[in-house]
Amino acid sequence: MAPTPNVKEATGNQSSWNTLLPDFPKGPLSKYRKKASFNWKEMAVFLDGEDIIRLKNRIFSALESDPFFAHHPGEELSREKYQELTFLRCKRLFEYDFLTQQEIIENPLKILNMVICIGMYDWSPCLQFFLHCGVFGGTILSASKRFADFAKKIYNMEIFGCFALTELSHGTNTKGIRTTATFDHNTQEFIINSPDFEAAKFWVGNMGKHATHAVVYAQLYTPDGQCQGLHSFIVQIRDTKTLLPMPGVMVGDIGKKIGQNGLDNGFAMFHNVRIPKESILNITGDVSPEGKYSSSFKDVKERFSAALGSLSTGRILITAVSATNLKLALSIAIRFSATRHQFGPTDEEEIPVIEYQTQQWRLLPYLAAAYALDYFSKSLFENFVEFYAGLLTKQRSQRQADLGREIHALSAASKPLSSWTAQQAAQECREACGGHGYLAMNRLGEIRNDNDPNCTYEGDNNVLLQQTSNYLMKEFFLSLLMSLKNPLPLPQYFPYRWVLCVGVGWRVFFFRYIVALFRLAISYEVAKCVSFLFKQLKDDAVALVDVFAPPDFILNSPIGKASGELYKNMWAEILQGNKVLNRPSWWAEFCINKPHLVHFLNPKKLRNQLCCSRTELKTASPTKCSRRKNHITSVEIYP
Ligand SMILES: CCCCCCC/C=C/C(=O)SCCNC(=O)CCNC(=O)[C@H](O)C(C)(C)COP(=O)(O)OP(=O)(O)OC[C@H]1O[C@@H](n2cnc3c(N)ncnc32)[C@H](O)[C@@H]1OP(=O)(O)O
Ligand SMILES: Cc1cc2nc3c(=O)[nH]c(=O)nc-3n(C[C@H](O)[C@H](O)[C@H](O)COP(=O)(O)OP(=O)(O)OC[C@H]3O[C@@H](n4cnc5c(N)ncnc54)[C@H](O)[C@@H]3O)c2cc1C
Repeated sequence: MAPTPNVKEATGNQSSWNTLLPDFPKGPLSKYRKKASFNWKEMAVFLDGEDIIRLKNRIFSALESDPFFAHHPGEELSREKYQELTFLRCKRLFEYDFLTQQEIIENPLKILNMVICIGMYDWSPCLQFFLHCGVFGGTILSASKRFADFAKKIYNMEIFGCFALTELSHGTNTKGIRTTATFDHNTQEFIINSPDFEAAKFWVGNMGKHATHAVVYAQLYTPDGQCQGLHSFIVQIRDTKTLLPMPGVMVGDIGKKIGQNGLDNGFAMFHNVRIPKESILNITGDVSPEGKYSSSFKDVKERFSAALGSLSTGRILITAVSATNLKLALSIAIRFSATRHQFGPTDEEEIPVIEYQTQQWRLLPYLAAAYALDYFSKSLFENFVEFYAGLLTKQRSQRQADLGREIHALSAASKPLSSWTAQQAAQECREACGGHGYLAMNRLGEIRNDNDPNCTYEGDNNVLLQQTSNYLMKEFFLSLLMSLKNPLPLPQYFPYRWVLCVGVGWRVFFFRYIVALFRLAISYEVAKCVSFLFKQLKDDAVALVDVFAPPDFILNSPIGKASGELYKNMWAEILQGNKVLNRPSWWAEFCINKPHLVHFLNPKKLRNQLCCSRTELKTASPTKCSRRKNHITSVEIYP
């Protein structure tokens, strides 16, 4: 867990804060900013430190001053155009080169903050960049020194990568992956093959249009016909000079998604594609020139676990990515709620909707969750950095193994918690902004749609949670065995529900669950305390959001702007819309070419018919009545 910094040391002085974090414009939000019980700048510096804030400022101002990142209000980009613009923006990110290797080594949290800053602008270029450098590049470079020469090609975009594990018919169940890699010892090559279209690699980010290389997961077969399990290989899928598919590769784009449409998710089928023997990412095992398989992992399960180890990286990042979406949605909804006046003690005096308890109950718990998840995701990332350093230095200690399993268990729970919380919060924030929350320009729909796949990719949330409960069960029984051997108090820290699933044999725990239910009975008192708490917190809400809200350009939501000029900001954006005041181009279809009416609905006649039919219906037989009713529908009401 990240050490808690000393406040004074961590926050410097007032003048340094003001240079780093300029004041917000005066306006309707000033009232709440004055009520805050703390200094938002001091909090921001305490949480992030001056170094990270400088990095954030550098990234935000670079994007804001770059025409490639200009917003086009009211313009509807086609998916093809959005994909092109996303790629050009991704290329610019390489040219900016925001972080040096030295900076990353000194403070690895800078990588996480860079991903977050770019993602706050738009997740499509951010994910495209990270999938190539982080997921594709990270998997290859952590495999073995054999691929060191790939580093230059990855970071200067000589090649562009993707990570292809999922297939059309299998995603969560990685053991069900059916792409094969058969070793041909005569030619010292692996033959990559998709047995049928259901085994096509699918959903792969960057594969749809741009990727030239893929990390492909396949079942490895040695010449003796033995399947050695899931292994990963580097496969070139497109020509780096023409972007045309390589021989034996069929590759394409899977089509429009609910969100993240700047990203090109693709599919690929391999028809006996031959790759050099050295293309295997020999993380878990390798094949000798004679075709003999060897692995440093004796246990098949351990080998499988190591093969999937890189997935924890994505899950830890998605924990932070989802927390970022939570912060974006709250920045908009809290600022809106502090400036939107509806009803009040008198007709003349309306009050901000944040003053209503219901609005507080809907938003403030998520504001608390945003701080909790932000802190947790950063401390989990720091634990992961320690584990990853061990991976790079080929650590084989028990601590390294335990750390890997624990990070898997933690990330398999933190990704579901964070992504589901953000998804629910995005919807709540959309509704908390009323109709204006449903206007696309205010971005809550985009935030909700772009956060949505965080609940699915890198492992479906529901299934991943089973991984965590498996881990807890194993640890529980291990610690139980320990406690039976040397009588220590039973672990008190397991959530009841997980222990319950062990079965009725553990009646003592079941009883304690009943006690927990009695606790519900006292929750009413707690609810009253919470309402009192919210009454305090609502005056800090705007300042708490000021701590993590990005600049207006990045937030890109008129109702979420720092000025709080809700209506002016919206009106200005609406009037910038494309042809917003023009009559429709098809006006003649309305004014001149009237529809040629075959039937005319005469409301008076209809009323008479219906009234009379209603009387008849009361007396008529069922068959006559239905015929009568149908008759009316088809003939009576038209002349
Ligand atoms: C900036 C953000 C970037 C986001 C990028 C988004 C782009 C998206 C990319 C993708 O989606 S890539 C594809 C992702 N796909 C998955 O994540 C697949 C999910 N499925 C799995 O991970 C596994 O199939 C499973 C469900 C975890 C395993 O299921 P199964 O029941 O078959 O095996 P088990 O017996 O449970 O596990 C065996 C053994 O292995 C251990 N283990 C499993 N996964 C990991 C891991 N990632 N790290 C470490 N260890 C792992 C597991 O704990 C078992 O070990 P023991 O408990 O028996 O010791
Ligand atoms: C936007 C996006 C980008 C992606 N990018 C990539 C990428 O770059 N590379 C890549 O390889 N993949 C990628 N994926 C694929 C992603 O990894 C898979 O979608 C994910 O692993 C879930 O697998 P699935 O879609 O096959 O769902 P399934 O596993 O088929 O799950 C479907 C449903 O069945 C349920 N279910 C499945 N198994 C169980 C079980 N044992 N117990 C209870 N319920 C179960 C799940 O909870 C879920 O509700 C991406 C997906 C998306 C949406």
